[in-house]
Amino acid sequence: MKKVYNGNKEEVVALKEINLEIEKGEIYGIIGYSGAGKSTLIRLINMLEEPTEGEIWVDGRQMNRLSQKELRKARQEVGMIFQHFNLLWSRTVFENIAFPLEIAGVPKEEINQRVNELIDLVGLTERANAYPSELSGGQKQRVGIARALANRPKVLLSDEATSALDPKTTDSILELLQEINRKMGITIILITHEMHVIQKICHKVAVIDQGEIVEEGPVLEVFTHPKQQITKEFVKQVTEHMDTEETIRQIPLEKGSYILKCKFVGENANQPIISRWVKTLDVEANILEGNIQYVQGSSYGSLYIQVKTTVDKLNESIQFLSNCGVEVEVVENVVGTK
Ligand SMILES: Nc1ncnc2c1ncn2[C@@H]1O[C@H](COP(=O)(O)OP(=O)(O)OP(=O)(O)O)[C@@H](O)[C@H]1O
Repeated sequence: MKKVYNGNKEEVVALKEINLEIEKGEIYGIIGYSGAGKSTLIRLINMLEEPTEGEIWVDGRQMNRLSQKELRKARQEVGMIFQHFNLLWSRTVFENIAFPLEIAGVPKEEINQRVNELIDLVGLTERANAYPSELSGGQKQRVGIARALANRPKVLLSDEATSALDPKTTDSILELLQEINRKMGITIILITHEMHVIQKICHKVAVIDQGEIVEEGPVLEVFTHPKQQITKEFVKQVTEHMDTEETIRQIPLEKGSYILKCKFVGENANQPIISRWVKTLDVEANILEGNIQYVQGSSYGSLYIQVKTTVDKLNESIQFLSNCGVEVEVVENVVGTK
């Protein structure tokens, strides 16, 4: 599909040729920088924006072919949460969550029961009668989530829902979304500019740049083998401090010393490969920096190791480590050898 806005002076092509398929039950993340087209894309899914060309299908229904009445019904199956929560300030927590049910004409008794269930689900049992102004950011987003789930949607859209929250609160909201996905099987589509969000809960990720999806795949695959430059930049947000490699390149090395960058994925991140290598080839290794990350139940990490050895043994080492499934790279040293 395609989306062109008719701005004041000229047309803005917000989305060029987007072709995206999201499986039922997935948590699907779309990441991109500001202006890439993320909000436009997510707003097209529930028809808050209309596509200029193409089709949008949700649960077997072509959304951009529905009458107004059909669309109102279809929208109940697509809940949405927002960066700034969009709560009604004059209504309590309970009344905010009840609002979409009132609009849908649900009987009062049923509303009471459903709202209380949702309040418990999002952990706000004690705050049912509070007003939004009396809540923290995280609590406000919990209200937003409960309200989005009121009509038992099949899909939940999240528009930068954690971007206004501090890191700890972000994590608790992400954990809640994950729990909702697991318990209720709801498909979650989220947009973000933070790789941490993708890493923590998404099964799949698409990278959007200037109105195009430039890379897509299972999160572990994209994290361990990013192809596009922009994807590499996003992955770096979480895998290493931007300046780690730069700093390591500056370390003055003695003659016969090398720095190896070793990348581990999955099983081999949990194996004592380095100690086996050191024992087997009798090399002296000095670990400079290392990190390990967990993505979708799998681990991966990188280690920077300094070794002092001969060229032959260096090659044997690279062979040994590669045979163990470790990707090895000799880090170029900018300072040179002493
Ligand atoms: N209503 C509109 N009218 C005209 N142009 C628009 C409109 N909404 C968005 N755009 C333009 O479309 C492009 C994509 O915007 P969009 O808001 O989808 O990006 P985004 O990735 O969500 O960015 P951000 O994170 O900053 O919100 C931008 O160039 C933006 O200026």
